[in-house]
Amino acid sequence: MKTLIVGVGGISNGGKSTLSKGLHQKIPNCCIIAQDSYFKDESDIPVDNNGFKQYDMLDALKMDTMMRDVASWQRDPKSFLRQRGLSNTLRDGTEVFVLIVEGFLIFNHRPLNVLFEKRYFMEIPYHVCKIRRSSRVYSPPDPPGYFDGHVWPMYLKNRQEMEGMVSGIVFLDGLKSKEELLAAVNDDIRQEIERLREKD
Ligand SMILES: Nc1ncnc2c1ncn2[C@@H]1O[C@H](COP(=O)(O)OP(=O)(O)OP(=O)(O)O)[C@@H](O)[C@H]1O
Ligand SMILES: NC(=O)c1ccc[n+]([C@@H]2O[C@H](CO)[C@@H](O)[C@H]2O)c1
Repeated sequence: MKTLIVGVGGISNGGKSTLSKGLHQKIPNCCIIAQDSYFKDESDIPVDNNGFKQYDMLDALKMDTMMRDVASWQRDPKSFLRQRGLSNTLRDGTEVFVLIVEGFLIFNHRPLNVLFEKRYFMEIPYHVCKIRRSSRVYSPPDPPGYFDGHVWPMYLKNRQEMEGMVSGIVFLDGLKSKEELLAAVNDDIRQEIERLREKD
């Protein structure tokens, strides 16, 4: 059985979930693991001097649990899909099983980063990010000043750390239309799937 693990990383509100869901619809034998599902409980998130909860760092995430889920997919992708109610996406034949790992800090966690055969990183400028984020409601909701006081400075810090440790990232312009982004990444992944299929 052949497998392919793709990372869709990037800035908050860059369009990672939108792109990942679009890919999931187009690619057979595919499923998504989203990093946002692994945040620790609010009571376990430290607070800084300004009262801001420190959500935008790896320590806020249950990365061991996330890694266990990825390992479970690696052991048996077919039953992983079945367990998630995705049997309808299974296709017979010499298929390649594809895992999309989506999240804002997926490349900063070394044990996860080494698993990716393809890495995409969605970028949008500061102002666009601030506007898109202001229309979202997280749980807990962003308090006033959170974007400038926590989210953006942590993005810059995490991104710098990532660039120092990871190579081979394909940067995507999140200002492009959803359709254009999906078409480009889908083509790229299809080529990778074909390459894997032809390999024996
Ligand atoms: N290419 C695009 N052009 C314009 N708006 C977009 C595009 N992609 C996504 N959006 C919009 O931006 C917002 C954030 O998108 P999405 O939830 O996919 O981002 P995300 O990177 O997964 O965010 P987060 O990690 O913060 O949850 C949504 O309102 C979505 O509709
Ligand atoms: N999902 C959550 O529990 C949660 C809670 C508070 C804030 N966030 C934000 O999610 C973004 C990543 O997608 C980060 O920028 C967090 O601030 C998530």
